[in-house]
Amino acid sequence: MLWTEKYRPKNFDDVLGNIKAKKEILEWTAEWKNGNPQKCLFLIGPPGTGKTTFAGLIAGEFSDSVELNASDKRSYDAIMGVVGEASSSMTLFGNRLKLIILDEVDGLHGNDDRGGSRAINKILKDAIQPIVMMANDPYSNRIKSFKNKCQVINLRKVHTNSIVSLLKKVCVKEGVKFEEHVLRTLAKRSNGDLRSAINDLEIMAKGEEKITSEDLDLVAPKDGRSNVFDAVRTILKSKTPANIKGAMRQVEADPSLLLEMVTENIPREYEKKDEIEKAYEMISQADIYLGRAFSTRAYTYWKYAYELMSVGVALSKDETYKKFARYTNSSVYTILSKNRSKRDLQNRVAEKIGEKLHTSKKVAISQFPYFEIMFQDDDIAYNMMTYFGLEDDEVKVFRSRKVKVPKKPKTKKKSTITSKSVSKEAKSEETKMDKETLKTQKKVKKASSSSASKKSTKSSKRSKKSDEEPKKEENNGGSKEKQVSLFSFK
Ligand SMILES: Nc1ncnc2c1ncn2[C@@H]1O[C@H](COP(=O)(O)OP(=O)(O)OP(=O)(O)O)[C@@H](O)[C@H]1O
Repeated sequence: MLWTEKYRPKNFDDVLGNIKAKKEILEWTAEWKNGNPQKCLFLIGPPGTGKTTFAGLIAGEFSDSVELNASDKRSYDAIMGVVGEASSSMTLFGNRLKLIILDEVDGLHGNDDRGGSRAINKILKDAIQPIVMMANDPYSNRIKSFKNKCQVINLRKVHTNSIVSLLKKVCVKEGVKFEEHVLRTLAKRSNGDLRSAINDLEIMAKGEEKITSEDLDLVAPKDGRSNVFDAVRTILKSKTPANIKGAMRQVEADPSLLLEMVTENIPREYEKKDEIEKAYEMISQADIYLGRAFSTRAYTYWKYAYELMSVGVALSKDETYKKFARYTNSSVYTILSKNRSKRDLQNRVAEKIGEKLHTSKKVAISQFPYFEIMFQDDDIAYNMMTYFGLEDDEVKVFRSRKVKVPKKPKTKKKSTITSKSVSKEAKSEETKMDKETLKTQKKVKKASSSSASKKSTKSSKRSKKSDEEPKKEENNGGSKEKQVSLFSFK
């Protein structure tokens, strides 16, 4: 068994740090157990701070639990299938409470999780069972719609001293000797992530009686290495070149990304105009050297670029600011990734349309302008959405508005065609036709009588005959028409 599992807290007292959060969680659990339903408990915090641990301990307080993890498929149907029913119904026997656990809800994405957010929102609305959700990123757009339906608990990184004391306890239990400063270095490097601290300790202690500072090389410096934000923060917060160079050694990001991120965040940290100006001067110099490195492949230029974008920018400020500044990702990279997700969406829609219309994706995409026009009409849009099996967000390819579900037509008396109504209608039609026939007969008679006075009786007879023939035809034609109209009406 991994040490992280072996030393996972077995009760609430064992959980380190986050004292206020622990108290709120205990109160929430007690309320449910006393028969007072509560909003969903939403635990948000960085990895390894105890979200899963808390969820497990809460589950122990209820008679049953259902869990859905990031590794499970979390489409609308999958979520509704696994937790939809469980969350909105009571057990037949004794109304026992069943805890629903939804992990990493900020990680819902892609085809496999299509409709996942919609399902969670529905569950949060209808649930009568306790729910605990977890997420790492408090700023994720994916969790925005959940937050106001939940009791949000922010878990903070665990303090270095608490981590050191836990690592000591583990060493004692595992019979491993240690030097305190080594454990402290491990704890600091973990940056509040207890899982990574315990994992590192396990790697270092494998087959050893004692862990020393030499063993520290066995474990790579933690996330600081890949976390560009940490490097950017050090550059903008510090004025000590040694610290900044240390942070730069740990970061493994592409220099262009680092340059973009420093550029983006300078005005979020620096307050004076002239220091912002100096910092951007350094950035433009760094950019020139970076460009040269790429174009000439003389990568020694990178060194200059790195120095300018880190120490150069750091020393541009007059003083260090003690404030909380929310740093942002590079907008250029964000736009690029947004475009990529837009393209992915278009391809998905084209695939669905192509499948139904038996065309390639390319042909389907070429038809998009026509679809855009057709999708302007609510009813057509709804029908097409159903026919092609498009999700709400996929419709955005053709229109920005949501497609309204058409209202059912008001239940008028069904226009069933009874034999009574048909005969009534037919009668009125017949009388109309009869009147018209009479009129034409009268006209014909008039015409024939006038012609009789002018022509001879023989010729008048002939003419009468020839006049009467079309009249008969007219009559037949009229009744035929009547039959057709009746038939089509039926
Ligand atoms: N507050 C804590 N007190 C004691 N041990 C902890 C605490 N937080 C984490 N741990 C240790 O770290 C391990 C991982 O913690 P846990 O799975 O709860 O983290 P998490 O916040 O859910 O992380 P992730 O978001 O990556 O799933 C646990 O098995 C436990 O050993």
